[in-house]
Amino acid sequence: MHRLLHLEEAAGPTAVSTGQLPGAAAVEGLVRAAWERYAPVTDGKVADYIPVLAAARPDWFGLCVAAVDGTLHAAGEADRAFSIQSISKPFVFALVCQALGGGRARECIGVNATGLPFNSVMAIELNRDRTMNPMVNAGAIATTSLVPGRTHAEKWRFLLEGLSRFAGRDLAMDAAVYASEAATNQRNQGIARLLQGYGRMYCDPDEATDLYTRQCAVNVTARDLAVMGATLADGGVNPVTRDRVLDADRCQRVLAVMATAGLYEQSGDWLYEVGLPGKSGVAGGLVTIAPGKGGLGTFSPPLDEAGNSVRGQLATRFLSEQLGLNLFASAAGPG
Ligand SMILES: NC(=O)CC[C@H](N)C(=O)O
Repeated sequence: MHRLLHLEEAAGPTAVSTGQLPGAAAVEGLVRAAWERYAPVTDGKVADYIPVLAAARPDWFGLCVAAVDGTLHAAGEADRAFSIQSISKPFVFALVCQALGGGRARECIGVNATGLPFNSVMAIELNRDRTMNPMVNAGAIATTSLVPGRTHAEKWRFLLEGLSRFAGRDLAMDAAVYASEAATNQRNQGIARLLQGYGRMYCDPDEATDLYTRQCAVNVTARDLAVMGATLADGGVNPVTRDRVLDADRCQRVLAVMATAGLYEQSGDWLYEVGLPGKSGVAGGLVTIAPGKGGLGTFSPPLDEAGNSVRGQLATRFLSEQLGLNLFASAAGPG
């Protein structure tokens, strides 16, 4: 299988992970360099299984790095709105862990990798946990079924307010994306029913699928993703608003499930090359967390076969190397 991250040579010497990001001018220059380096890439294919997503332009490309001190560095179309899609998964898992406790969330969902595509039914059949991991559809729909609230409206408010606190601004759902996916998400409806049959669905399966489809249709920008990622990097405190969205001990669990399955069946390749927890979405977004340092948000719609943004992965790998973010690089020692 074509492995995206092997497409080109590594960008250069890997900087060694240190306590913080380099100075603002250096980060600014590297974010611009990443944009210039990967803007000409034309590999990948825009998602079309959700019909409205097919209208995205392949040349859209935006990047943003948010440091834990709240400094932001952006390049290209960092303010273009797109639907968050699967990048909602870690943040909704975080909100559910905050409401129920990480232990209970783990019991109800599971935290192991499936090694299979994000919407795999085989993964449910083959594994005793069924739901497996909150980063794939089965685990994500089960996670959404745990959202507290007496009514659908209360649950939706919990989701939208929680995602907005991570971003530090009021987010809104894209009604056209929601309608397009709601009309074509029979597979996710099936997954929710299958989980119900296995006792791994914690509210009505149609309600859970509808709420999940709504959370995936929330609009964000690359800049929002960087701030949301920086909130996880900062132990649960949004570095721009200083709002504590999540307790630090829950934050570390969210990063663990992202590292395990954030890029689906290519999570191993990703961790091997980039060395950071990340999460992709089919609209072309990608969020990556450098714990204690900051968040990276990228947007570029063309995807590889696993549904991960091609330019997003390349630009993030470049920045991980150049900024010395790889969590495992410190094992090599300085110099
Ligand atoms: N990988 C993704 O971003 C998938 C999200 C999409 N809403 C789905 O469930 O199919």
